[in-house]
Amino acid sequence: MKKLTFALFIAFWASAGTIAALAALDGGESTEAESDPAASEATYTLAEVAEHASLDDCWMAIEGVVYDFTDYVPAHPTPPTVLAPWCGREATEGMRTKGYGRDHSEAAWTLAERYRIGRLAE
Ligand code: HEM
Repeated sequence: MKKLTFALFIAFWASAGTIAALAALDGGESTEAESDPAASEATYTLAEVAEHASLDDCWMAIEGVVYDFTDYVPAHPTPPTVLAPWCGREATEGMRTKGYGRDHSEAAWTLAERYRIGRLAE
């Protein structure tokens, strides 16, 4: 009887230990992802951004964030030639001035977030 009690004792703690270890592993992963989403975001150099410098493949770096605006280009409310010079470049000036000294609206900045693909490498 003592042997059985001892075996049950070991079995209980072995499974409790396994469950605790699995919970710790699980929790570890999700808190990392939730507390620091930037850690998993891609980074690109300006040289990489520069490889996408045409209207049918148009990336821009704006205030440290990299965007792929290829799908947005045809929807922009100007002829595409207005965007063309900024594809493949650091385009903060274009976004902040529209080429004539006026910042884009809040709505435009919010829209841009949809096209975010990563951050500019430091
Ligand atoms: C970086 C180069 C860009 C330049 C030079 C530029 C320039 C312009 C110009 C000239 C206008 C029309 C005139 C006006 O509304 O004041 C305009 C309007 C607009 N653009 Fe751009 N644009 C650029 C990038 C973008 C991007 C990346 C987005 C969004 C993804 C965007 C969204 C809009 C929107 C929504 C409008 C309507 C007016 C507003 O909300 O401010 N533009 N842009």
